[in-house]
Amino acid sequence: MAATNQLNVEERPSWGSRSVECFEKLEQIGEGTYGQVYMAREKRTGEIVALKKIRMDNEKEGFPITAIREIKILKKLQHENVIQLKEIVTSPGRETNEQVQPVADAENNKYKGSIYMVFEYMDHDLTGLADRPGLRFTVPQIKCYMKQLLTGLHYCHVNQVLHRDIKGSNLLIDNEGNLKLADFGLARSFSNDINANLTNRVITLWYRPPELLLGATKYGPAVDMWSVGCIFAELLYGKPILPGKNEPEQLNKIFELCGTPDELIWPGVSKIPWYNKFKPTRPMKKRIRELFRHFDRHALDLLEKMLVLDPAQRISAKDALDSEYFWNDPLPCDPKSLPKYESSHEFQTKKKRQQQRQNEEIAKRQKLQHPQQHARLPPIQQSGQSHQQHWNGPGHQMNNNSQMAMSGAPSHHQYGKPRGPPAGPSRYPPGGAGGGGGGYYQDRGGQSGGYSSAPFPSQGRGPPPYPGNTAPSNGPRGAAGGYGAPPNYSQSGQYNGRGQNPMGGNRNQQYGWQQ
Ligand SMILES: Nc1ncnc2c1ncn2[C@@H]1O[C@H](COP(=O)(O)OP(=O)(O)OP(=O)(O)O)[C@@H](O)[C@H]1O
Repeated sequence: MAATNQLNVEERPSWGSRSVECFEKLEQIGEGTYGQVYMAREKRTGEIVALKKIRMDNEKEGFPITAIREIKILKKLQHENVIQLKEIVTSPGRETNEQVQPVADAENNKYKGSIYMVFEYMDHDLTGLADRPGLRFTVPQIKCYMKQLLTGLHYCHVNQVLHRDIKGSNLLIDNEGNLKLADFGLARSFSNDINANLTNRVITLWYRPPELLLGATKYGPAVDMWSVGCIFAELLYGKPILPGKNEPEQLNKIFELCGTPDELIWPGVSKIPWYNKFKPTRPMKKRIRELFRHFDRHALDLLEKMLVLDPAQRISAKDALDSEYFWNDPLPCDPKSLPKYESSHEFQTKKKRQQQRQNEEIAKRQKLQHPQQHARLPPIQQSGQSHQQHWNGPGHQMNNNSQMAMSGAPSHHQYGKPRGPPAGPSRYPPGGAGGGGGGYYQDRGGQSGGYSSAPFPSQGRGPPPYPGNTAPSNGPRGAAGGYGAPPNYSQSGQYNGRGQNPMGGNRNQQYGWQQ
């Protein structure tokens, strides 16, 4: 490891030379498996940044390899849809304004200070934003986020980087409507070395593709595209579509939605290491169209191409950007036209929910202890509660009532939270980008996505990827080797698009980057 105040990151001499004391920590905004994230102010310039502390307490081998990999990859990637790593700063020792875990044995880890990555600050992550009571994404808004997600991911893939942890809390959004890919802690470069093996213990369970669940160790950009498909469906549907509790259940949920694989639809599947172990006992047919029949036709077409079992046939980010979905009315809105919200990160919304649950528990206990007193009080209406039913992943088919409940979800007004200014440019039909309200409507004119207060009952977003919420949802970080590009992925440089884009200019201008 480099000396304390000289992290060995070339090119920018200032990197690693400044102290964290140059920043004033304002509040904690994230608690990841690998460290805390703070909102902070640069004392000299007043600039607001995010400080991600690199956890050293479990490290016996010095500076964590995962952090080195994350820094290396982030330094290589410069794109408007990829989070910008600005600097690395250090702290000489134990800090007083935070709870610091005991540092590792001095024998094993001589460096007792902390190291922080300094990022541009983003107001929200997608999970935190979507969890806001009463918030409902419009179709132009969903298209706008999806387009940015795919543009950032296409850039990563062209630069031979697999993200390997695409999920809502790793998609950061600022109040200018910009979406950026973040958390490259599991990312890695891939090469064309088809003999190299990669770990399959990556990607948060709900967003993990079938090939990894079946034990594949040779894979490529298609793994990220599966996760994008899950996010896309989640945006339209209003909650995670494949919330498995463990690997076998996750695979089963996938098969119930996408059908069971065989050599016919997925050539080579029977050779994947754990295929025989997890082989479905009965054949199931693909039900994406049936279960999501109320999605827009082009949305459904695109979703089906993302949630393809065989990674070799799964759509690439580039082709997804070319799909009819992004080129038909309603068009993706301009990010700048999106509403501005008070900052919301998953960590904060979780904390608020926890607090709310604790308060409810206390109130319940008090009620039990003093039944007389409470019996005299008028009944309390619980705000923000929903009794609507929703499709609970494959196997729990949405019934007519729940469809009604979705499209007739209570409007945001019931929750007393203003939605901010209209969300799209004026060229969209009335009731659309301007905030049509309601769930996802059955006709194509329906302008709202699935996120509303309704699909998120007050108890939260369902069970964590692993029971008990203690196990990390990712596998161990780090694996050796490279990757041979799969047949569905073109590495032919930047996305060239197909001529004029609907927002004016050609697509090169719109996506604005060079390889
Ligand atoms: N640049 C940023 N601006 C604002 N918030 C951020 C930023 N980076 C991270 N966060 C917040 O901190 C959270 C955790 O960050 P990150 O995912 O990078 O950490 P992690 O330790 O790798 O987490 P995980 O265990 O989820 O993989 C994010 O979900 C986000 O809410």
